[in-house]
Amino acid sequence: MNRAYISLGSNIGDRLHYLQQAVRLLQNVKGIKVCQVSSVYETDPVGYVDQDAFLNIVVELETSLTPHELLKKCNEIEAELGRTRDIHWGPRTVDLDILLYNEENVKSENLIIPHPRMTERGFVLIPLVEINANVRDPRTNSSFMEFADAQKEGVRVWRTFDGVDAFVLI
Ligand SMILES: Nc1ncnc2c1ncn2[C@@H]1O[C@H](COP(=O)(O)OP(=O)(O)OP(=O)(O)O)[C@@H](O)[C@H]1O
Ligand SMILES: Nc1nc2c(c(=O)[nH]1)N=C(CO)CN2
Repeated sequence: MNRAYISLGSNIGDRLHYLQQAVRLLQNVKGIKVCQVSSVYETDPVGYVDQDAFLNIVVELETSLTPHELLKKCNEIEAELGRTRDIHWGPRTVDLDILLYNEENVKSENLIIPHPRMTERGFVLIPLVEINANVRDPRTNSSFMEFADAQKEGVRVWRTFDGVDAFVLI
């Protein structure tokens, strides 16, 4: 089994509902078990700033899928939940980014793991270290906790995540 971390974000419509639906769809994929879900954070938009605040979470998965199979499932879930690609870093119903896959470095045309921008993003780091305070960057072996402390601005706990009733936490 492989361990992966995925970041989810939404800033259009019923943001919490989109995150809950996305977690439910992940959980329904054969070969994926959702082990942990972070609290829900409300976060100021990063990159393209003229847009509404996001809700962000990070989930921990156990999976038998390869990194590329996992990316395909993430893209399918985004499409199913109405994601369109209009503005770079712009508004979206739901976005799923693969942050980490075991301690592997993946570099292909359409997939880079660890996610190249994750150490600059409070909306990724704060929920990630909430669910695993020991997780390390395989590129440098430094703890993500070190980066998270510097990236707290604009990231607020919004509520706990209790939207998925049907899965078993391990
Ligand atoms: N680790 C990764 N997780 C998800 N997608 C990735 C990853 N690495 C590369 N990609 C590629 O990036 C594309 C996603 O681009 P997208 O438009 O969602 O970027 P974005 O979410 O707006 O920006 P960012 O990549 O900065 O989060 C995917 O189709 C995928 O091929
Ligand atoms: N706060 C916040 N800002 C973003 C987000 C996001 O999920 N949350 N996603 C982006 C593209 O991946 C760009 N900017």
